[in-house]
Amino acid sequence: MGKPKLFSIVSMDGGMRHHQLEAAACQSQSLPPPPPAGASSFCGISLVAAVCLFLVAAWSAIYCLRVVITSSNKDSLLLKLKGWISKEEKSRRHQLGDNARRPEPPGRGSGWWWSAVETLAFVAANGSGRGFYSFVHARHRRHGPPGFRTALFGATHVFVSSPDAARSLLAAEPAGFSKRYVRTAADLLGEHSLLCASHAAHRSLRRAVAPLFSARGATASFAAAFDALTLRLMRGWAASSSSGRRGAGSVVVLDAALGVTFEAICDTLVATLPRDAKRQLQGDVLAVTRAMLAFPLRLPGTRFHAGLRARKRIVEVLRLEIASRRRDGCLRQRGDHGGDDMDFLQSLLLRSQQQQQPDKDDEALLTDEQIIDNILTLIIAGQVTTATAITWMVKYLADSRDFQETLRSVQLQLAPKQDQDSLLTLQHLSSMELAYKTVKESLRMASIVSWFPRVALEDCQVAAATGFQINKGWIVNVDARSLHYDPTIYDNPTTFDPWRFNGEDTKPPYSFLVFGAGGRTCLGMNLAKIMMLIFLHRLVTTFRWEMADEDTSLEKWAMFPRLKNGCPIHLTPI
Ligand code: HEM
Repeated sequence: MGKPKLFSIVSMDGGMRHHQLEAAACQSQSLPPPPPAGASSFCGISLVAAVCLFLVAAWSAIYCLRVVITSSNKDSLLLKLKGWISKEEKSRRHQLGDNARRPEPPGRGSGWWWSAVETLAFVAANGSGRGFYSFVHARHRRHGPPGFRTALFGATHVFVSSPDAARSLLAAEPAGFSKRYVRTAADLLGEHSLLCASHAAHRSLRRAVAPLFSARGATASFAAAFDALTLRLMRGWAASSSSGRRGAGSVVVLDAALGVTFEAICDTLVATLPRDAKRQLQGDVLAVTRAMLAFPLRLPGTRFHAGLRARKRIVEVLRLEIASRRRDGCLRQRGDHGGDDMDFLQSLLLRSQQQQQPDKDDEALLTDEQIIDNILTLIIAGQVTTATAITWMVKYLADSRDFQETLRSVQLQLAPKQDQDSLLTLQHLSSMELAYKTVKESLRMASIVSWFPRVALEDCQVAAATGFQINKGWIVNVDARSLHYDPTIYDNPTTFDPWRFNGEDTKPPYSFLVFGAGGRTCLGMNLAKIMMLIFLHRLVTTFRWEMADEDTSLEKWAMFPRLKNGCPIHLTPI
């Protein structure tokens, strides 16, 4: 497709990354300016005028910078500037005729001052401890379902929260919309990342990568590997809680979950990295993740710069690994046998090598650059999301002690304590119905990816029956969190109740969007569910726990909503 790159994607967490990036940009630009020389000699009015002028100039500068940063090419840049002047929009409306149009979403979506006000409110929400979603929630309450419109960082954003609207935006590659991304995400993850590729490139990338996730053998070995890591972790916890040391028996769940998910995902993707290289990679992945939220300044000492350098090191490690596999003939040897014990890197290299043969269809052939970008993407997309989800699950169960007890007795019957040394299999996991409902309910409540941004490629409508008129260039966000908390879909939505998933699923399609839907559905959802189930089973059959700190404020500027304190718990071995 020859469409401008701007009109393709953000990441799976892109909405948030994007907003937070921009919010971070805004925050760092709006630090109070130093007082001008001789300010004291100004009369009050001219001081106010000067401050106003400064704010106007600063805002315009931020706006222009944002246009440049988020535009992937010349066309999109021009389009944004045109949209700003809004002449194009007016003439388009005239041509279409008002009768053909549906109502526009309630709320105001343009005007630089309005954009400034809303952006500041968004920034404030991000830095408040209530989390960035509180910005959306407040407007959702003001305007009611099925959505509203606002202006952020100079762009019109629409948030929609009906299953109907979600279907029209997420169903396999809907006409008129594309996933949205910011250029800085491509700088950090690579332009070939699944999260940043254009429509057409995305299709062939996904075709190459998706089979790795559906091979049953690969899933089974992933489950066994993750279980072994979790067992080791919890034995360590058990040992320190029984040693009676001061502070023993308390752990920070988020830290532990980040460690164990990184190890498991990394081993599945590139199994052969030496321990030191893996440790270095973990630090570098963290630096890239943190850079996603930073102002994109390429100056030494900035977070963004550190992220870019970390990316360079990651690319180098993976390049060396690929070269060494080619040099040592590993591809040839393993290629003869195939098999499920291959890591993802090996499978991708092998497939590319086989497809270079003349009789093979080379559409799904991946270059080394594409492989490297997507290995990095998978680690980043998989680690923080899953660790955050595990953390919320543990918190919800700490707050629901009765349900924790019920689940414990069910899990102990399924896999008795004396069998704790043998690793869990996929059969074990598929028999854990109540634990699975607990995972689902935790994902609903946590709504880790709160909304999914799409950009309108042309004037169109969302949800033809009840929906809104959308203009070209608007960013339309599927507000998954709001759907997950809709009382007309989920009874008592703020109550943690895994039993709600009992029996036949009577919920409307597109009302449970924890992993997205359609052509961009989460590729790692089965791995994520496996990790959550195993962590839950091992924890609930080894310990009772309660929160060690009741502070429920959220981490500021986090990529996903999560507890500021990382969820510290007190453990009691059972
Ligand atoms: C609980 C954990 C996870 C959650 C809540 C989650 C959520 C999501 C969501 C909502 C999307 C779609 C976003 C959109 O449509 O804009 C997505 C996409 C994606 N996820 Fe996940 N995810 C999780 C774990 C993982 C894991 C473990 C991996 C891989 C190891 C992974 C890899 C991906 C990739 C590659 C995409 C992009 C797919 C594409 O654009 O084709 N995710 N995820």
